[in-house]
Amino acid sequence: MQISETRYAIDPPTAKTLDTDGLRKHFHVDGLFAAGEIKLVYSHYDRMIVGSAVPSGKTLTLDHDDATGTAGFLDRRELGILNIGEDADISVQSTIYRVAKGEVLYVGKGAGPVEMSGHGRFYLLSTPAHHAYPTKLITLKDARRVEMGSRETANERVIIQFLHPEVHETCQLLMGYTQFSAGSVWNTMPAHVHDRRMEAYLYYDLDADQRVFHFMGKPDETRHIVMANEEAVISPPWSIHSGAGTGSYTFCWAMAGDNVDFIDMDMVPMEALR
Ligand SMILES: O=C(O)C(=O)C[C@H](O)C(=O)CO
Ligand SMILES: [Zn+2]
Repeated sequence: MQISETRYAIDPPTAKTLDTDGLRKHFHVDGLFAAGEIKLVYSHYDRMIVGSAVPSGKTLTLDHDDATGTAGFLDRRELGILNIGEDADISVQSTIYRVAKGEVLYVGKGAGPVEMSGHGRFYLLSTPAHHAYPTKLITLKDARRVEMGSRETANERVIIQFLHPEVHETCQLLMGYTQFSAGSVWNTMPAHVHDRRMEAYLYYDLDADQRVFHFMGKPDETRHIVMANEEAVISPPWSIHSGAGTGSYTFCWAMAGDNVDFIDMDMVPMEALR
């Protein structure tokens, strides 16, 4: 079964008026990774689709969704798939890719149906595309690693970039994940915004009884959303996107918009945060 849901773009003055339920309704994505299902959430921020597929030993095919208005899902889109479960197979254009936990399969525009099988837990990210870049399995060895932060500020981490111009060219999808050194719990602090690109986070590998406090909003009007394991959050282009965990976790970040320049960000000075 494939379930689609649409999230409209909310402007900063409206976001400021939202209570906990309102913030969660617009930005928080739960219910992903249901066994035997493909789930898709269509965001109007840069038309990014955030979703999941859990074949549970069977095969799930991503081929069409009414939300895109095209016959085939990938007719005018590209797709990044991160496996956060067991090693599993994905078949595209008669090629079977064995995707291990922590690897990313990029599927280019026009590649046709995507068949996912086995016991993988696939996190799906898709954005509109103008060019057919090749489908490619990107392993940890191929990915680019950027070390950030320090133990003293509880944010020592490595940003592992999979869909990045220096690793594999895409139309607009930038994607990877961030892992922490033991004891470090803060991501993306000091905070930043990038009005040219929206971003989505998936928090995972978080114990069931732990939470990440995810911060969003304009820097001078911040709000928080409490995140459990395998939940995603949509970050509008005008919003900070930072979090602190009560336990250890990993998070997948993905961006889309006007450029694919990872380091193009406007840093927010601590004194500007409210
Ligand atoms: O740990 C971090 O810091 C990040 O991973 C930051 C995100 O990748 C990001 O916000 C990129 O714009
Ligand atoms: Zn960012």
